[in-house]
Amino acid sequence: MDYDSIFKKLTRGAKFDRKKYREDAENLGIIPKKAPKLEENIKEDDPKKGIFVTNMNAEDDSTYPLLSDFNGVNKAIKNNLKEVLRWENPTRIQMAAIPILRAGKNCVCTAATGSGKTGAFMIPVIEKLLKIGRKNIKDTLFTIVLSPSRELAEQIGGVGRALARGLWPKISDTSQSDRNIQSCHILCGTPNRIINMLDSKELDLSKCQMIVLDECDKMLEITNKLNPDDPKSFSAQVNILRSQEWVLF
Ligand SMILES: Nc1ncnc2c1ncn2[C@@H]1O[C@H](COP(=O)(O)OP(=O)(O)OP(=O)(O)O)[C@@H](O)[C@H]1O
Repeated sequence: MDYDSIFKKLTRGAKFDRKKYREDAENLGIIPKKAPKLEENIKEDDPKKGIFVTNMNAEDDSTYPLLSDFNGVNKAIKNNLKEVLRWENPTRIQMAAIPILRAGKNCVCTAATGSGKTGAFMIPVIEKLLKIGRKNIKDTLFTIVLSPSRELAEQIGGVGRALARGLWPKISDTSQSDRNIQSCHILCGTPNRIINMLDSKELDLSKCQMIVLDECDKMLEITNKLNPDDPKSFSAQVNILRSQEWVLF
């Protein structure tokens, strides 16, 4: 699958209705029609039954068991979950999305506001960094998280820093100093700010392994800032991310 064209489709002004997200995503060709679903694993009476998580890798029809608790999470992160954030158990979206992200699959996930989506992608991304190791990662930017507003980017950065407290991975957002931004491993920001930083060569995405689009339905409303036909656009510049991991929330 050509992920650059997925991104172009996403940014071409198609609007998603959250309720029929899967249907829209299938009709747009963003996810394959026979992509495995996980919704069936969610009990009918579960208040979060509106969640939808799918692995976009059509050739892979393995099912990923739900994460039942935080016991299998990296010990240091687990400690921060308990001591810093005071999260005792994963939410449904975390249960469903973490195993798929751990397996390095591209995925599309939706869940209600306040259902814990930030942790659903931040926990496995930090785990991945710890697994690869500081020596191999050095100071390269590993993941970018795009969100529709600056406030949201700061909030996501804050959750990331809480999860990684006392650990080496550096999580920054575009409200932080240039020095912090340029040496971080996970950067959260709005598309506009990231495009400006790419234009002024303040940011290098050449080693970036993963792109997370948070609130991607809202991101579609800012398509004018993401014109894929403009050679300076973000979409044009992320061509280098073509074969990397994509996670849409
Ligand atoms: N596993 C968990 N246990 C307890 N609280 C959690 C857990 N995961 C997230 N939370 C808390 O739930 C709240 C909502 O989380 P978060 O902002 O990630 O949700 P969201 O789905 O991204 O919401 P939004 O759509 O508004 O961005 C936060 O206060 C967060 O600290």
